[in-house]
Amino acid sequence: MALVDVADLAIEFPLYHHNARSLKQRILASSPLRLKKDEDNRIVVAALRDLTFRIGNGERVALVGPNGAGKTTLLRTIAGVYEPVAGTLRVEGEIGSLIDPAAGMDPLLTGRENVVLRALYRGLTEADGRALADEVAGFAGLGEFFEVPIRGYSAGMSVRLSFAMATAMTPAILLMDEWFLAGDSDFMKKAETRLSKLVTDAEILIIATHDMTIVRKWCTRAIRLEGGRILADGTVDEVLGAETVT
Ligand SMILES: Nc1ncnc2c1ncn2[C@@H]1O[C@H](COP(=O)(O)OP(=O)(O)OP(=O)(O)O)[C@@H](O)[C@H]1O
Repeated sequence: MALVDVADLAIEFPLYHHNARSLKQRILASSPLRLKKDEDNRIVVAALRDLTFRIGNGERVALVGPNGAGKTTLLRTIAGVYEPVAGTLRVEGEIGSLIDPAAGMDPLLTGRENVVLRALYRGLTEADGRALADEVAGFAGLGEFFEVPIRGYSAGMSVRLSFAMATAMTPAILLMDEWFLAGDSDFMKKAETRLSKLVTDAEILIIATHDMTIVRKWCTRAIRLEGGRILADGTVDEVLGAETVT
C-alpha cells in the first residue's frame, strides 16, 4: 500500500547569507508575505507553508497553481530532495521521479553505467541491470551517446535517458513535472503508450501541471497551491471548475 502523508509541512530557501542590511529591509518591505527573516537573520523564501494532506492508494493527484506556487518544490520534497524546516512527511512505497532529468545520476558515468547502477541500487542483480540497460538503450534511442558520460548530453538527451529509465521500472509512487511531457514530438509519440502504462500501473500519481487537459485525462484529485499554501483540495471538478489553463 502506497502512501504520502504530509502534516504542517514547511520548506524554506535561504536567499541571502551575508549581512546586506538595507537590501534586506527593502525586500522585506516590498514583499512581506513570502519572504521573511529566519532565526539566523537570513532572508528566506517560504516556498511551502502549513501543508497538510494525505494521498493514498489509487489516487491520481494534480498539483495546480500559478508560477512560483510551490508545485515543483512539493514534488522534490516528496522525492526526498529537500528537507522540511517544519512538519512531517511520511512516504510509503518506492518513488519513481520524472522531475529533474539528471537527478540521482552520476555525470561521469555513461548512460548505460547509470542505468545498471540504478538497477543495483534498487536491488536488481547485475544481470538484470544489464538487461534493463539494453531495454532502456532501445527505447531512449541515444545511439552511441548511451556509451559516453552523461555530462556530455544535451538537455533533450538527458530527458530521453531519464524518461526511458524511469518508465522501464514501475514505481509505487510516480512523481512527475509536466515539462517531462514536452520532449521532441517523435519521441513523445513513442513515449505516450509507455507513459500511460506507467501512470496506470503506479499506485499513486502526483503530477505538477498547468495543462488542464492532462489533469482531466489522468487525475482524480487536484490540489491548488498558491504562495506556497493549499488553496483548494478536492475532486478535479471541484478544484478546476470550467478552467482549461492556469
Ligand atoms: N532552489 C531555490 N532557491 C530559492 N528559491 C527557490 C528555489 N526553488 C524554488 N524557489 C522559490 O520557491 C517558490 C516555489 O517555486 P516552485 O518552483 O516550487 O514553483 P512552481 O509552482 O513549480 O512554479 P512553476 O509553475 O513556475 O514551475 C518560488 O517563490 C521560487 O522562487
